[in-house]
Amino acid sequence: MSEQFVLETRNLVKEFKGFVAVDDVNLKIHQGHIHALIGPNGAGKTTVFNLLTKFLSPTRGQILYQGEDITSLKSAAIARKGIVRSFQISAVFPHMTALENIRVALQTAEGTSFSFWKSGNSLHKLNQRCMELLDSVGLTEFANTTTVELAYGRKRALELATTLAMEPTMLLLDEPTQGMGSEDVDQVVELVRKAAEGRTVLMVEHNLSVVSKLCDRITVLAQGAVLTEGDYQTVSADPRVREVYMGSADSGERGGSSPAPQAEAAQ
Ligand SMILES: Nc1ncnc2c1ncn2[C@@H]1O[C@H](COP(=O)(O)OP(=O)(O)OP(=O)(O)O)[C@@H](O)[C@H]1O
Repeated sequence: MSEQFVLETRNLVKEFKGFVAVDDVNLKIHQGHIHALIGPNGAGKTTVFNLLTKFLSPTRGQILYQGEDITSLKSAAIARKGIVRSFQISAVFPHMTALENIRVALQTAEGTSFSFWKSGNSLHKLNQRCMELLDSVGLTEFANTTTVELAYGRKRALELATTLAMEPTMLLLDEPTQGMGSEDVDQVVELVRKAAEGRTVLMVEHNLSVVSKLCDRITVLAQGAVLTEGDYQTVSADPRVREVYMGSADSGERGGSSPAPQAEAAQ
């Protein structure tokens, strides 16, 4: 039954001029899970994300959110439903302070009219919420720092806070640790863990050590189709998964991103 899944795709297909980028994908995401979508380059992960957020329309198939068919909704309506994507596209203004960026995000999330700003009480509430959001990503002391001066990892944290301003019930994270050094990666793992409290997360992530630490369930895509699904132990022990990674340019390239032996999973 679909009710037990917060997000479900049924026979989802995306073709680009006859090329099948997403091939009959049935995803079932449990409420409250951190679910990873992994697979070698070109497997179709980004296309699936684009279909879920309606940056692209599916050629065939259905997308259900909390049991409701949302296949025909536009991206703004999807966001209003609480499905919000972060990280891939930088959503912060470099010459604003961290606090100002959060304020803009909150204002956008509220669809705030001008009159909202005129009320002193509303302004106070807005600032309070800004500080809560900054605090939730460990940026309280950087509230008045111009974004361009923030270290890379902190910029990503700020991006996440602007996403959380949308009050997502389902957070889609596109490669949250991309381009990061190991200290930043550890911070992002903690950040995602915290952001996932009380919500569902679907993430594309190449760093399988991150996946092993964070994710309840993993779907492996290869050539647009679901190869296998399960917890990290199961998926990393699957010889077919190793095979698709070994046959791709991905193997071992991105900070230990090839499917690790089970020993690594235990760490
Ligand atoms: N707009 C498009 N037009 C034509 N082909 C596309 C388009 N977008 C994606 N593709 C193709 O669809 C396939 C899946 O691409 P996608 O970007 O979804 O893979 P991915 O798993 O996210 O890869 P990566 O890990 O490299 O980001 C690729 O072969 C890609 O070239």
